[in-house]
Amino acid sequence: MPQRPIIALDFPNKEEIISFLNHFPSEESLYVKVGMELFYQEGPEIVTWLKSLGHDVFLDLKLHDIPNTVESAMRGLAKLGVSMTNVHAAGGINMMEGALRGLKEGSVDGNRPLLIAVTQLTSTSEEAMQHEQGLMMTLEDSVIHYAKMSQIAGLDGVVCSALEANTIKKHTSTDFICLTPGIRPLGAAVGDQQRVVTPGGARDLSANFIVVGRPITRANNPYQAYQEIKKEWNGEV
Ligand SMILES: O=C(O)c1cc(=O)[nH]c(=O)n1[C@@H]1O[C@H](COP(=O)(O)O)[C@@H](O)[C@H]1O
Repeated sequence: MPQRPIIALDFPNKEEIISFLNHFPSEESLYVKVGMELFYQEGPEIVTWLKSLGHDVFLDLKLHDIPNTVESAMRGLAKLGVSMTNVHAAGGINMMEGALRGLKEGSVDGNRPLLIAVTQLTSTSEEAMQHEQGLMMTLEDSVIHYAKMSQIAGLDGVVCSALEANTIKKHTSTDFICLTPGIRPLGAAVGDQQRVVTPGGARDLSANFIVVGRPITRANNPYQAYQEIKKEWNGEV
């Protein structure tokens, strides 16, 4: 079964999602990401609706708050039946453990979503991390540190750049999930991303999932862009 790139549905409303999805054959089941832009405008119903169309959903709300608040929020979000969701590892081990507890308690059929933690955002460079977060270490060391914390908290994996996936697996375990945004086919506009990798590069670097937004959503032919990225990700070109 070929692996599906996760499409970041970074649109402001349902109407724009409908016209975007019209580019795809209706019978094709996609793995989509609902992030802050869409969720804050359309609410939880957008997730239920996407699932009713046969799509899998990664709910990317990057929770980061005190443990009790995150646990309670996750208990509610678990009811949406998404495949995967996330928190910021910077929230700490207690917060991540709370998130996991909330998800387990809230899941309707005992089938909880995968839970992963953002290490350093792919839009962060080492220089910005050092100056703005005051962390006097390499970006890779910070990412490894957050990955180990996430593993201690019992999470399924992390969000990172594919550049760090191999090292993370060495320091955690080979089955620890590395979900990697910041994916750019050769020649694509990089935009605000810093640590970018091609779909084929992510595969070679042992990423488990790739998340792709603008290279698909802003393409003249989104379905063609999706298929090309999917082929490269699956090593078919
Ligand atoms: O958690 C995420 O999904 C995420 C983490 C991260 O470190 N970097 C990152 O880009 N993302 C998300 O991945 C998507 C990337 O979109 P594009 O840059 O348009 O491909 C966006 O929806 C981001 O919110």
